[in-house]
Amino acid sequence: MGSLAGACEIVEEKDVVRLAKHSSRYCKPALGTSKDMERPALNQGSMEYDIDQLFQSITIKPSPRGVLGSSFHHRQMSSSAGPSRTTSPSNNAAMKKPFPMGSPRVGPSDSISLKQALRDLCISKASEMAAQKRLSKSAAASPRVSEADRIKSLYRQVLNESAGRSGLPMDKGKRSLVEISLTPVDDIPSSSQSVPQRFVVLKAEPSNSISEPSKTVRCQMQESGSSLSSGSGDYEIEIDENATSPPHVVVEDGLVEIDKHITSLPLCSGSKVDAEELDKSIVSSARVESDSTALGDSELKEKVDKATSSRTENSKLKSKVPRNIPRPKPRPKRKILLKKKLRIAVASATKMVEEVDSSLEPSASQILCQNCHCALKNSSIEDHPPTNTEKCSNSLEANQESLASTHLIRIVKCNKEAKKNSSDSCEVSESGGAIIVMKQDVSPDEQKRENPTSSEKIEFSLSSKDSLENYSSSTSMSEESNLSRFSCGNKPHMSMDVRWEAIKHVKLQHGSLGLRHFNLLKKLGCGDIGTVYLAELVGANCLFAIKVMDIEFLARRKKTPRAQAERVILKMLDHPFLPTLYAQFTSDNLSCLVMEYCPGGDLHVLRQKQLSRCFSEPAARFYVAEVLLALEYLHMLGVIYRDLKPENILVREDGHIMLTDFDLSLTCAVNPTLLRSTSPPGKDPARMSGLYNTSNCIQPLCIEPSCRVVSCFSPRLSSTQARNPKKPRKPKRADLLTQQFRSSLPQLVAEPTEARSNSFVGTHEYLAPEIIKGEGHGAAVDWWTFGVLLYELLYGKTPFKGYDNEETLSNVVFQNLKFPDSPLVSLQAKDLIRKLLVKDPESRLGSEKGAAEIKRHHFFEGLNWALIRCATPPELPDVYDNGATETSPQGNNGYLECKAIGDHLEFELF
Ligand SMILES: Nc1ncnc2c1ncn2[C@@H]1O[C@H](COP(=O)(O)OP(=O)(O)OP(=O)(O)O)[C@@H](O)[C@H]1O
Repeated sequence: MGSLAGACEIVEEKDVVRLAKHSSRYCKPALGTSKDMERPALNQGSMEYDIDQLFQSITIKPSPRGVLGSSFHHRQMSSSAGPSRTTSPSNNAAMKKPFPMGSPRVGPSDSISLKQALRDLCISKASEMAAQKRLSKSAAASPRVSEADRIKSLYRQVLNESAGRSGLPMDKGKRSLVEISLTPVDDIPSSSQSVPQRFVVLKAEPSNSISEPSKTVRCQMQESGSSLSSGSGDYEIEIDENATSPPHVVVEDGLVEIDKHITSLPLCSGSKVDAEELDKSIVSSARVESDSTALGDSELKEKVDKATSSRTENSKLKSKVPRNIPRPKPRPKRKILLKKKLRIAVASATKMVEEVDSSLEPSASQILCQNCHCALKNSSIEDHPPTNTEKCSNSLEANQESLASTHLIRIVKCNKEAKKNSSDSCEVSESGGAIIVMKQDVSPDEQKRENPTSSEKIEFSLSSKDSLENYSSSTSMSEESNLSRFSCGNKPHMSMDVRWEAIKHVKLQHGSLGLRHFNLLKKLGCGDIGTVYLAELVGANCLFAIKVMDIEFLARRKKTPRAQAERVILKMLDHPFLPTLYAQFTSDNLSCLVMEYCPGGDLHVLRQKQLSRCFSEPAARFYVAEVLLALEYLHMLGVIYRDLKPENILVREDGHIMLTDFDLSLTCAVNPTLLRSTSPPGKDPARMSGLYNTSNCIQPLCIEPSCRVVSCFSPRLSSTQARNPKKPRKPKRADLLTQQFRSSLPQLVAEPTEARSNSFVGTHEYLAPEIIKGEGHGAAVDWWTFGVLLYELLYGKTPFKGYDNEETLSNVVFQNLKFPDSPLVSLQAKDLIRKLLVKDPESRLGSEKGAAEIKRHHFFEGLNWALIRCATPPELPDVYDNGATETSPQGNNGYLECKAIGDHLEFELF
């Protein structure tokens, strides 16, 4: 019924049951077919008489909806009211329909049928009225208003009367099923399929029949905007209503939770107000429903009526108190996530308005696609449509933009179908100099599949943003503050990892986690401050790398601060190319860090395995690109790594890298700054000084308004170029324009470009000249080591290596950079190395604008940074062998011998 246009129903299931029970008090005996029998005399003044009169007076009115609507309602009414109300042959079929209450034939004098008919009629009329209102766009002008009011009041009378007669109070507990639909539910604006229909759904349902019914309120509303398609002035809050989704507004024991999935954000100047109003409106809707739990039926109806009338004329209201079926409560976790959505989205909306209003300069901005991690990136808000290119974006790019919260924060939800159908997946429109990101339509089935993931992804992006904001604004990093901010569980990108669950399970089971819960399978290596073991969590098929440090030993050797620094940094990290710290505990004077295990060895070992002991250029490019992203992330967190070398780059099971070993890292302040471009368009020094001046960091399709799956590595060199690498490619006009446009944008720098340290740390061959000279160093040392790394991966040796360490240091400071003749390395690679291995840190690539400068270098042309973690790595590590069968130093059981004396554990550490 509800699915048909104009069809509405009012059903009070409890009332129905109650009336059925007490039907003997109202029902006449079985009815004949004569007119008299059909219309028995009623006592004037009785309720039945009143109703009957009303009934008649209403039904003779022609329906304003025309023949179809009229006949439909007549049919509906007739089928409810019984054969006597129907004389037209066309209604015969309806007459034969069984009455839903189980009574095959119920005459018009029967109070039940009268009520039923009246209900149908009321709803029909009310529905018509609402439809009429919607059509005329003028509630006040509708001639049906008074009629509807009359119907409503009569209906209330009927309810009160029947309640009074039945002797049953109409308390809220009893009223369990009311469904009022004042508008058709399938009234979708024709203007745009993707724009959800505007209506408000209020649902009140008892959580169970015994306890105080909790109310579930769903709202879906959209403030009417005159220009939906343009997006200007529109504000849309959409709440999904598919059955599998949890309620969006939940009023439970006084707690009101609202899920408002804002799919498009207001960008005009009035939008802030709109956002707030809408927010209030939804909250008040929830309150209406919440309050109504304490009200009687009539009051509830009045509230609902009020809510209806207070909506915009395009709003629709549907109040349902479904049959007394307890519904499963929504999962609390999801509620929380959904609430997050609201908070952020509204905040974003507000922020955007404020910022766009005061928009000084357009800036590069980024949108994170929550489902497929597409990073939507636009560079010019005003002149260029927003674009998306970067799928599965690493959080860096997004975070970089998030840090620049003086600009835009945009969150868009795309589904994974973006891969297939990019144009439909994300709708991005533009208005008021900023970007509106609208959601795509996701079918309920897809939502079923996508929701958990998207929830997770939303949580990921938000958490990531929070973390970065915290760190970007803080300039000192005490361990306590870091510990409180970053718990091991707060690693959204790894939150689906089963290892978390396994660790959590052990902690729950045993109260704490210790070395006794692990089988140590193999010693992976020994460092300056500890030994790393491959370990298996007992009872779980999970492998970890556990770094075990002897606390006394560290104290004796004055290495405790290094261990602490590493622990603090590890706790902060949540990045695909950096280790995840699952747990940390102290077990019998041993400090243990439980980390992600990388079975692929390190890049040093991997390089040795290569023919000619060096990597091919594409392979080297892949590895250094991932390293660059990891370094960029670390810098944003205020961590200068300082110990980059192939030995510290581990290879994961999937062939991607993991930068490890942070005991030499320096934590420092980060003051994000927005650098305005000083160079004229097209004269960006980061690129113009190179051989080629085309943009290579972000492809032009970044500014295309759709989610698109692109290869992480588009061919950097054409076949002719590959044959003749010395011949530079002629830049295309589009490339030049993009590059000019980019260079005119202000640039956010969120890296510690000003930090200085005088420590002498690192590995000789990788030490930067400023460290050797003791002049004080900052983040630029990481770009020096990055250059040395690239050199070593390509040439199989480091550039300044001498016969001994002393000569090496001397070479670093004084020797000019030279490239061997073989292997053949591209000019782009050499150019990048040359710019990185500039002795003066101030002039070094990356020293001014951080990783972004390096990412733009032509060496990385065609590389989609956000997709790199989805790219196929140059090679996968050998089939996993956990080494448990190795002999030394394991015992017979394949595990390392750990002597357990009570709680005391003894095993070989160094
Ligand atoms: N998560 C891991 N997965 C696999 N192997 C690891 C992991 N972490 C460390 N290793 C290996 O363990 C060895 C010791 O690592 P660790 O980080 O303690 O010391 P290091 O890097 O050799 O030196 P130092 O700490 O003195 O700088 C390294 O050779 C490394 O390859």
